[in-house]
Amino acid sequence: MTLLDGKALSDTFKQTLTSECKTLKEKGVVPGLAVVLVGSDPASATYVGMKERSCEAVGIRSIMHRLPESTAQEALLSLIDTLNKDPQVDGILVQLPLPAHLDSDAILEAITPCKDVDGFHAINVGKLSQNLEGFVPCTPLGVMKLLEAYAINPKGMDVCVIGRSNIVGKPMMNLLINAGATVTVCHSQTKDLKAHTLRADLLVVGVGKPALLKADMVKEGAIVIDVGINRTDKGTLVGDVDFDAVAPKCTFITPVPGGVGPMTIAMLLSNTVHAAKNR
Ligand SMILES: NC(=O)C1=CN([C@@H]2O[C@H](COP(=O)(O)OP(=O)(O)OC[C@H]3O[C@@H](n4cnc5c(N)ncnc54)[C@H](OP(=O)(O)O)[C@@H]3O)[C@@H](O)[C@H]2O)C=CC1
Ligand SMILES: Nc1nc(=O)c2c([nH]1)NC[C@@H]1CN(c3ccc(C(=O)N[C@@H](CCC(=O)O)C(=O)O)cc3)C=[N+]21
Repeated sequence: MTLLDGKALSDTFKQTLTSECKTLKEKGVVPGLAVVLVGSDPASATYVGMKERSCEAVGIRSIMHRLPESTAQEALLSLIDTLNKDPQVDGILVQLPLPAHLDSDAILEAITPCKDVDGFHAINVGKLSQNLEGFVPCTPLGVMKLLEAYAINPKGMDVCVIGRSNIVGKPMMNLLINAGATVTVCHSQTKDLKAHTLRADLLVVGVGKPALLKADMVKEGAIVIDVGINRTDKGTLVGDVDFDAVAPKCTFITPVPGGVGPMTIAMLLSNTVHAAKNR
């Protein structure tokens, strides 16, 4: 069993991005990422803080917008309009989830596709589904880079993705289909999850339920990617995979923390630098 070390790989990506930012700076370009946080959800505040620090470390200017929980739809749309027009801003990230009174879909569609470094705009979603170039959501993109770094080619593999969200499961499905895998996508309405997981050469789990994937659901020799992030009562982080029981059956598996999470941030930085190069 080999651990897929997302922390180490993300550091490698950050090193490359640091030198790319240096080159851009010589040309007078400092990549800028605007991060919009509405409300005071503690998990979101932590992630946003991590994104801010990572930007700084590689030479991206992070422009934070912390808005109160009570922010109105129109006020947020107007901020996005300003950021869309700001030449110093290459990427715009609106931290999810937004408070329930806001219409997330309308807000994400208001971001100009060329600054949509999360890859959530319908234009970028459509491009990914057609295997055309565009911004790809950071988490699934990070998974692809992690596989690539360990010479794991999904072509021809039977893959099972658990979760069908716009941020994880669906873009993951598209990337894997584009890479030549045969993909089954499972979700809360799936009748017999185990029947699907047991056939998979590669499993990607993004649900948000600790120990959802158990050892008897995994084929011997499978590759397991755990996207889940769950905080336990003790304050530790666990994924969606019953790691200690599943890992011995795997050829490769990601840890949580230190797997997919750090890759997500590295891909956000990478998408932002890419956007700056396209200025
Ligand atoms: N590592 C990282 O960088 C990131 C990690 N995450 C983590 O990934 C997890 C998923 O996030 P996200 O996609 O945003 O979450 P969502 O809640 O949007 O989606 C969860 C998905 O899991 C499915 N699901 C729920 N229960 C079951 C079940 N018992 N069996 C099978 N499928 C089930 C849901 O099905 P249905 O559609 O039918 O409701 C849904 O498709 C979370 O733990 C989140 O914290 C998220 C983003 C980045
Ligand atoms: N617009 C938007 N884009 C996102 O990409 C987005 C979002 N909203 N909302 C929330 C989710 C979640 N997410 C994570 C990013 C990094 C880690 C990460 O770095 N995790 C570390 C541990 C961090 C810790 O210790 O808390 C790890 O797994 O090793 C996790 C989760 C991005 N998301």
